[in-house]
Amino acid sequence: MSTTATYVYTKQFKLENGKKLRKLEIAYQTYGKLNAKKDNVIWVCHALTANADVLDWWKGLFGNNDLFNPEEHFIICANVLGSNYGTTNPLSVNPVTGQPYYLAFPEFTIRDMVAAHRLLASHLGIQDIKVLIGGSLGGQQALEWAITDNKSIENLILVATNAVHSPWGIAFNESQRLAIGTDRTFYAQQPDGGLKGLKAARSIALLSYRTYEAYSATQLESVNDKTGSFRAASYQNYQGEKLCKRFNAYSYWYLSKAMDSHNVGRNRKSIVDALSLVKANTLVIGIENDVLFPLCEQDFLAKNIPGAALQSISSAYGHDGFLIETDILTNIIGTFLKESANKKIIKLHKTA
Ligand SMILES: CC(=O)SCCNC(=O)CCNC(=O)[C@H](O)C(C)(C)COP(=O)(O)OP(=O)(O)OC[C@H]1O[C@@H](n2cnc3c(N)ncnc32)[C@H](O)[C@@H]1OP(=O)(O)O
Ligand SMILES: N[C@@H](CCO)C(=O)O
Repeated sequence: MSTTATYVYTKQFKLENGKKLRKLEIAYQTYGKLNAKKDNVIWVCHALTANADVLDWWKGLFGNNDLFNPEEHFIICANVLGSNYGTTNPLSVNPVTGQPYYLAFPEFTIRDMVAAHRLLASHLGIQDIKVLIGGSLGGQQALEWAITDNKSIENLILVATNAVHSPWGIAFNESQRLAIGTDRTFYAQQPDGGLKGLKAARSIALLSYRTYEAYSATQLESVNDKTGSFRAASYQNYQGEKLCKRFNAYSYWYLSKAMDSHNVGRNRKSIVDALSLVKANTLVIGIENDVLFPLCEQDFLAKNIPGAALQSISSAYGHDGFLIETDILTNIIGTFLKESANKKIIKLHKTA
């Protein structure tokens, strides 16, 4: 059973920076049913350009015959604040002006995304989450959630993510925003504004999501006499255009800024102290040749989240491996959850 719905929060939604959205809509999908004990919730936080349909973009890990299946679990995934798959975003109509926000949309943070999703969880009557999982920007949300609300999450799975967005990651995002900003149509504030810039931004981003090896494996020329029209060039164009068909430059701009804002230590004692607040059984997964979220970042998470386990995987795809290497993820996460369930049984026996 799958449900697609939108939750409308009619009160003002106050952002971390003090600005307010008069109305907030959150598009979400659920799969399966909440069981009688209410202990089968799997909540997925999605990455930069995905959406609430996790059975579509994370198939192999989520699906009828996969580790996270609707037969056994109640799976929930909500579209993040600012994204254009149904949740309030820069192309939404500002109730104050009656016009789309575009660049008048307020900046927001990962914490704001989490606050929105916690409102949805409360609306759905979800008190306990068996597994909270996310990769990349999704992992940043999952981590913030587990720090902010550290009593209701049993297992936390953080994939290819970090505690604070790095100078390197911010530099990539800024380069992408520079590309968008060179497209003058971005400032015309129309639904297709900035699409040429967005195409260039996606092309830049791909260089951080993939690897030298991946390009050599998939884009190598089969002939030696070429001086132009290279496959790799065509691939960059294709990928840029592909994103433009399903996204908009304004959402991309704001979401990348939210990613830059990620810092679990902000207005808290310190990053290390914030990580020490996590109470969930935590599994951190890193990808060995991820150039955007390198292994040292997951190592740091695992060292500072109490009791966290660390696993690294190898993927020719680099960072995007978190979306592609679903067999390996199934194996690692499946084993972790079995161990976690066994520990819970032992603990219950001890306290009985
Ligand atoms: C409503 C929706 O659209 S749902 C989409 C939701 N969004 C997401 O899931 C975001 C997360 N997903 C992703 O980032 C990506 O989809 C990934 C990482 C999982 C996989 O990336 P992909 O782009 O699908 O794979 P890959 O890099 O191998 O590229 C394959 C595509 O490039 C094309 N391609 C490959 N080489 C070339 C080339 N030299 N020139 C032109 N095109 C090329 C292929 O034909 C293929 O096209 P297709 O996507 O139309 O089938
Ligand atoms: N490929 C991912 C971004 C990397 O986290 C996406 O488009 O959402």
